[in-house]
Amino acid sequence: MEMFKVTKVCEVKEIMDQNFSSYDLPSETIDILNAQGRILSKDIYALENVPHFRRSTVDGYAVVSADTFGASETLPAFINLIGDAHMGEHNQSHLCSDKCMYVPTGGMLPEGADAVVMIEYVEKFQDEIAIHKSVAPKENVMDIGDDIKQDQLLFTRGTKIKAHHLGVLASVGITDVDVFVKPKICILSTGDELIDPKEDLKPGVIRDINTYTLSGLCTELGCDVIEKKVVKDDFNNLKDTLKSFIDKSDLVLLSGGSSVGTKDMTPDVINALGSPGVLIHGIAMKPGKPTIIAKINNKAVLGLPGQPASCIMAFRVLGEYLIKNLLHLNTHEELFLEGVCSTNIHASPGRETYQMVTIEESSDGYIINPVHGKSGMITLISRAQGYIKIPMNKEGISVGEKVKVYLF
Ligand SMILES: Nc1nc2c(c(=O)[nH]1)N[C@H]1C(S)=C(S)[C@@H](COP(=O)(O)OP(=O)(O)OC[C@H]3O[C@@H](n4cnc5c(N)ncnc54)[C@H](O)[C@@H]3O)O[C@H]1N2
Ligand code: MOO
Repeated sequence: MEMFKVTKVCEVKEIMDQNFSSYDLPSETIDILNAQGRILSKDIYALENVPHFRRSTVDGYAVVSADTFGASETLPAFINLIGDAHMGEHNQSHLCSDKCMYVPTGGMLPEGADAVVMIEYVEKFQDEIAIHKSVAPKENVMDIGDDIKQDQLLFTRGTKIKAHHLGVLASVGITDVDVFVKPKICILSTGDELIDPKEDLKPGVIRDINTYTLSGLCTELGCDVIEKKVVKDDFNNLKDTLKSFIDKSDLVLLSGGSSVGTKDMTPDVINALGSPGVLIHGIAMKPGKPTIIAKINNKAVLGLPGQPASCIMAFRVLGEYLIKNLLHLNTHEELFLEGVCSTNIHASPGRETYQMVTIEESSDGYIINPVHGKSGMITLISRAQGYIKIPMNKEGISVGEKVKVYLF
């Protein structure tokens, strides 16, 4: 029987880069209110300054700062009050030395003022105020363009839009953005034993898990799952479904039939559909060793292991990377936290090991506990809060060792 020649995870990523990073996803223009989680397809520049007039950052009195120098509790500076600034109104007043104006937080400073004294340090009389604390030039003032400068590059192509990005765009009056169209994904799971979760159970069959978890993972990444299907282990049936899925989507996820069993025909089905076909079959990772990376008609096909936990982990490590490539995402950031292992953890030599863990908070920091179970158990993942990566040249992790936990 043919055994796998495995490729290192870092080499697999390089091969994916070479084959799929120039994949051409179309772009569309959408309202920013619908843009959260989408990926920018063009750089965005500021069209104006923020703020575009000088604003006070406190409730207080706009002054010429030099007038306040030396002011103290015992020796206040007395300054004439010329009036109030109002929110939302163009302040057309002009201040000169020994004059001040009341300005609320965010209000427009009069010309000539260069600082604001907080109301707490002021005693107000009829037409003048006594200032008990000096202010430095620019104190409590937000200058024109302090937040954002006109023509400044705000976000680059490939940025994933989060809530704070929406705020920046709104602040400069940009209400439409160009984003990549969500990648269309088809999900195919193969196995004679698989039934739909709605069907009745009988001995020998199991409910399909993987098309559900994969749909969820793709949706979380901002993809559009346009179809999912379970098919029997029949060469022609599998080939026809795979072909129609490749034709209508940007990426096909396939699970099952990737190992070396008599009915594991996924690699042959892929190769029957065109060249180059299977690029990689067998990856130095655990779980996920039988994973397949393929290319047909310029489209990516990712063949994931059938075991539910392996399927999720292989997707997280390779599927996510591939989708981020298709989307031209400019970061491959992964959220992690650091903690200390509560026990020894064994690894599989020659394979990068992904160990599921739970995280416990303690007064000394986070304690990391391994979650044990078989790759066929979906709860191996659902009981875990994240995973640690053990490099292929390391035999394991020792109790007390510091580790990075990548969060689910
Ligand atoms: N002789 C060997 N046997 C196996 C090897 C090996 O190297 N030599 N590798 C093992 C590893 S590692 C994995 S992982 C699995 C991968 O198997 P396949 O990708 O070929 O998947 P299947 O055989 O089709 O299924 C495996 C397992 O998963 C269940 N399954 C499949 N699809 C689903 C689904 N949609 N929902 C829930 N469960 C699913 C299936 O019933 C099987 O129990 O191979 C090992 N064997
Ligand atoms: O490598 Mo498998 O994917 O052990 O479960």
